[in-house]
Amino acid sequence: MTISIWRYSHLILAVISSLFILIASVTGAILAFEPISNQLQPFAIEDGNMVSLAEILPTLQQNYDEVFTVEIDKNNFVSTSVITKEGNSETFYINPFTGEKLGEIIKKAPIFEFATNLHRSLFLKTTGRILIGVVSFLLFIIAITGIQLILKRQGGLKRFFSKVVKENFEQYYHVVIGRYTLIPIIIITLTGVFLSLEKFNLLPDSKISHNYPEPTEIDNPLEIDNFTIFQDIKLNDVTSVEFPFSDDIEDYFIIKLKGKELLVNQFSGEVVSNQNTSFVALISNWSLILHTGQGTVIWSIILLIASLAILFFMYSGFAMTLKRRRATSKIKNKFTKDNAEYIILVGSETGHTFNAAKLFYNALIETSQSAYISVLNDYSTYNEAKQLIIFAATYGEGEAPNSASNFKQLFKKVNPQQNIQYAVIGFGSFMYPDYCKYAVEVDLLLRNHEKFDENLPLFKINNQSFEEYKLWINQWNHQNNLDLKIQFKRPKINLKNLKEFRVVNKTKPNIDNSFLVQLRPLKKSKFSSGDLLSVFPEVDFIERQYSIGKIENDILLSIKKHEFGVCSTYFNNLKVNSIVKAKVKRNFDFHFPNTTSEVVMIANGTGIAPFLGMVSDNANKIKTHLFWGGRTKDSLKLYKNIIDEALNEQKLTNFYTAYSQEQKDKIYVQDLILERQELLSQVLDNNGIIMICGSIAMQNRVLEVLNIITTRHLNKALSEFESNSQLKKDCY
Ligand SMILES: Cc1cc2nc3c(=O)[nH]c(=O)nc-3n(C[C@H](O)[C@H](O)[C@H](O)COP(=O)(O)O)c2cc1C
Repeated sequence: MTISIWRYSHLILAVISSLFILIASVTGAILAFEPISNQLQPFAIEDGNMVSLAEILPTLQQNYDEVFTVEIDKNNFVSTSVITKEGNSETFYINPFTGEKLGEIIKKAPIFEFATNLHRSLFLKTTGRILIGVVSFLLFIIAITGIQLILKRQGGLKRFFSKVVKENFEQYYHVVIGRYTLIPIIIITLTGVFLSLEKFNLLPDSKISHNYPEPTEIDNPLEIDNFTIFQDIKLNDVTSVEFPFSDDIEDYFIIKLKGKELLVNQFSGEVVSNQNTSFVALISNWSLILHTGQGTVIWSIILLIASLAILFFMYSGFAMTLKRRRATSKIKNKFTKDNAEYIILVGSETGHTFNAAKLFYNALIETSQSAYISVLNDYSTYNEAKQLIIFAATYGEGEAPNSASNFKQLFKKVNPQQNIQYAVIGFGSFMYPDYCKYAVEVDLLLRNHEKFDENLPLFKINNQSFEEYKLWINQWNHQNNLDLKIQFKRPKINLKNLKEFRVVNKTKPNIDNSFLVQLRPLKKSKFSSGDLLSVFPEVDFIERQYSIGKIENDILLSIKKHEFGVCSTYFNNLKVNSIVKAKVKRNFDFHFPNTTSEVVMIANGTGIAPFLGMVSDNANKIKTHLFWGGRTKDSLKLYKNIIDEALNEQKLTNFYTAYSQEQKDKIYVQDLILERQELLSQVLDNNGIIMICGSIAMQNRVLEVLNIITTRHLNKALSEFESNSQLKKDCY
């Protein structure tokens, strides 16, 4: 079944039952406190459940005029119904050792009374009970479809608990919290359904019927403390004891145990009937415990968390749907499909790809081009089209996203009237084994069609990377002699939150135009190598981020100066003692793994900066190999001192370099890795970590090579190591 069917069933059921689920989970959360507050009452006596019936029953008979029942509840509180010596009929908690009264039976607090009625029947009696039963069942189905969605999203059961790609707050926590709470929610809903069925007598009868033997007169009656059966039974196993109604031989002690019921002759102590509790009654008892949390504080807390989680799912689920709707809502096209030159078709499931395509559409319109945007499912003929640009995400296990589900069939049917140039841009994630598979398939369809000519080769974008998208826009501009400017909303920043740093050192740009800047925080500031320094240049206040290398307590940045680069020019113009305002963003996913056996670091160009900090700080001397790609030997001079020092102090084990311009055949960092494939596979096999920092293009090449290595040597796709958090990336 495709992912959208699961998503729609999940959503529709949630919408239908939302109000009732809201009531049930709010009252459920309140009711979870009842067993907790009961457990806090002082009526459980230590080791009281080890008292035998032969001890407690005679004690009670001595203390009171008449005893009717003894009950042991789920909290292990022992209560009795008696007529006191003063002639009053009373029920109260007792000390099982002495039979003394401990206190009155706990009365349900009005808040719990109210919440119980609302929870069980919405104050609508039978109708309400039926509604709640049905909603409980719907919530059960929602939880099952939710599990199915997580399985699809994560790529199977094995990866159920592996890292979740964070698209936004609501999506991330919907999945993360869902993974831990769906099992308790399934238990709550199933037991809820069971209790409803029981209430409406829809289950097989679970009452026990005893075979009463013919009574025979007993010549020498025994005292009850001498009954062997009473000596053997401890309160721990007992639910209740009913005393004989009268002195008649036909009236027996009725002893309800966990799992069976006994009739005991009141004069001889003989067990005259012994019947097991029915399976339905057992399930019913467990359902009550699991649904209400009676008698266990830990389970009550789990129920409370699950009820609160349901409330969060309602909020985050609807927020996600709204965001998705907003992103995929169709644009009001300025041109029709038949009078536009640029046709943009989108395959998107959750809207990110649509957003990227809209920016491209807006940029075309800005530059007075005639453009038309729609979804791949609307594919048709286009009278004036010169170019078709397809933005395609991949879903499920390498499948088409929702808005492209019919594209392949349509593509077979529609006959384009003229030759059209095409470019496909795939949106996907390295977390999935079938990276951008749907875009690859679409690209192949177009390539094999005589009416379509390639304008740009297929371009893949990992995790909606904005930097990669900008790279593609540049390529597209170059190829088509246009200068589209993608307009991003200016982020709202509070400049007051920025911290001040003093420039303590700055090198001149080297032959590659790269330079180092060393910054010292004016006030105490917490950061580690691999964190990011966010800078907001005054020209546009758009955030730029640099990977931090921490050397002693300073920040080391390696920056490449670009001719028109706003931020790199700003940094290059800084003098020693200038003040820089910026913000440190913690990037815990890219910190040096201090507890691992071996680390491989891969970088090109200025991506080496965080690794310089990490190797200088490698106090435990964890085996560390650094692969670095630069243009020439001269490029290395900038970093050489730090590298040599780390090698001398054995904080860096090996340093491998690849220079692209030193020899006739270009050598890149991915070539070095392929040469050392045994080392790489052995590090991964021994649970070591690979870290990559540098350009996206380098990252993509390196990941391809790593995938070849893991498949060849370890028989596993690279994605398995990525979901195992053995691959850390910070590329731009
Ligand atoms: C359930 C699920 C399954 C996915 N499957 C794949 C996949 O097989 N291959 C891939 O490259 N990306 C996969 N992705 C990643 C998406 O393609 C990627 O996040 C994309 O940017 C989402 O674009 P959209 O918001 O327009 O749908 C998957 C994402 C999710 C949530």
